[in-house]
Amino acid sequence: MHAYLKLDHIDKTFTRGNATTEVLKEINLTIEKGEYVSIIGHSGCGKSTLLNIVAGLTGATTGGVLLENREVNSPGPDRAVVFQNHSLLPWLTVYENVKLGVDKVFASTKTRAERDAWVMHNLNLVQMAHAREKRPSEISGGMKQRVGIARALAMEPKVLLLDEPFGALDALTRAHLQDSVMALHQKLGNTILMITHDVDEAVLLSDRIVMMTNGPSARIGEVLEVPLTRPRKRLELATNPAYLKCRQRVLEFLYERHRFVEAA
Ligand SMILES: Nc1ncnc2c1ncn2[C@@H]1O[C@H](COP(=O)(O)OP(=O)(O)OP(=O)(O)O)[C@@H](O)[C@H]1O
Repeated sequence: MHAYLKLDHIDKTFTRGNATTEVLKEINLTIEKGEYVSIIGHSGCGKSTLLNIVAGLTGATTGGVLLENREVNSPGPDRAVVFQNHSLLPWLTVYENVKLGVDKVFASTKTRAERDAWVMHNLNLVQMAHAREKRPSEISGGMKQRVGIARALAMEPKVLLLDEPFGALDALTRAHLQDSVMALHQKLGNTILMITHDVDEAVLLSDRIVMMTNGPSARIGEVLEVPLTRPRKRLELATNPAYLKCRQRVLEFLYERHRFVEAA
């Protein structure tokens, strides 16, 4: 397989005083260009830590991350992150929030007019152009996440990192936003690494689901291919045997691991 993004023998240990906790152990994962990969696992197993290592926000204790064969050591616009709780600047408008990233990345390659058009193009992609003059406090949670996604996409990242991007939303808004992200992935062909707790979300959106064992020393327990063609329609999938089989497999994995920990 062509390794676009490679997580190579990653271990992560946190030390506080005399106490050391090994959070991640021997994480190996290869992601192809254009793939949508989800990471699922119980709370506290180290999913966010792993995403932060890929983002360059935290260093691995051993091993590392390669993007197009180059080692990742710090945050960069080639790996844009969308967090669960939007991280828009409250004093800037929707337009200005997206513009900030665009100005940084394209300062020398796009003219002012091109940058303006690019901001609007990305706001249009997430259907938020109408709210360009609004501030974050004036729009809903789902809208804020849309703007966060526009801001990330506008940087033209090689990899889009989604840390439970729909986690704080109500079920309907969540479904709408999942559909939007699926449509964007279809249209733009982004490489996406997403953390989720939600089994249905993982199956609906992903090409592969990475299932993590419980921490400490969490590992990749299993990787499941989702053999569903795209575009995917949530209503049709509800009765699709391949969908139900994947869902069952992930539930079994999480349930068995969960029981294992309780018994230990
Ligand atoms: N900076 C840190 N210092 C010490 N321990 C940390 C630090 N960051 C995370 N941890 C520990 O690492 C473990 C994994 O945390 P992490 O947030 O990555 O898990 P998670 O799977 O994303 O959890 P959740 O699903 O609840 O968000 C936890 O036990 C946490 O307490």
